[in-house]
Amino acid sequence: MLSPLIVALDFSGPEDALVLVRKLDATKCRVKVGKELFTASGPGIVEALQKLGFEVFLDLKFHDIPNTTAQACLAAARLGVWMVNVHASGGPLMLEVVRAKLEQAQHRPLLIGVTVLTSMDREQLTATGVMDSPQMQVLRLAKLVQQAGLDGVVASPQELLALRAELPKDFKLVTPGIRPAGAATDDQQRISTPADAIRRGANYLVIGRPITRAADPQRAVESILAEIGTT
Ligand SMILES: O=C(O)c1cc(=O)[nH]c(=O)n1[C@@H]1O[C@H](COP(=O)(O)O)[C@@H](O)[C@H]1O
Repeated sequence: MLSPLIVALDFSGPEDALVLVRKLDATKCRVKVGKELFTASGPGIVEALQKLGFEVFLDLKFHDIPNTTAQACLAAARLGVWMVNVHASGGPLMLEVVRAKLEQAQHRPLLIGVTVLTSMDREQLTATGVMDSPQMQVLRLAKLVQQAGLDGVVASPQELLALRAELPKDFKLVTPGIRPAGAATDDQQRISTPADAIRRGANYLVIGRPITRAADPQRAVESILAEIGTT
């Protein structure tokens, strides 16, 4: 599948998520199951989506001591998900232990590190004790992720150019905070249009509300794919 689109299924339960995905073409996008939907629905939602032909990014952003995080990722691998993620700020040891644990999995999902959330601006980051700019912190965390042997990072569109310049070509860049021109920004701070994110080197675009709240979600997918030159 060539589509870089991952539709974020941020719903309060499985019914609404399944109503939405039945409007989508599984050959044109993947789907992301995050904390709200997974907590409300359990692993059954992953299986239901897979049965409908969708590859699933299980976005639970694990962040715990190394063993607990690694076992959680292994449990995700057993669900057959395509991608799973952990917070890079869990530290180098956690990242290495998780990567090594997933090597034992029969089916190994792509393993991605979350850097600085796209809802964080400089002020929010400073309040957590990180005095560097979001971009410097993203780069620092991305290097830790790469050195630990993970497949890529989640980062905002605004850090893509710097990441592409400093990390190997095959390192995957997964980018939320995407808003087609004129769309509401909602709670996102560091955003760009789909075309800009691809131009700056993103491999995958995570897009939620601009698709899930569209009157015609499949049409929204098609129009984003047309904008980035993938049909
Ligand atoms: O890991 C993510 O997917 C993620 C990381 C991040 O830094 N920012 C971010 O918005 N996300 C997710 O990307 C999706 C964005 O949704 P929309 O803002 O509705 O497009 C949500 O499901 C977020 O949980």
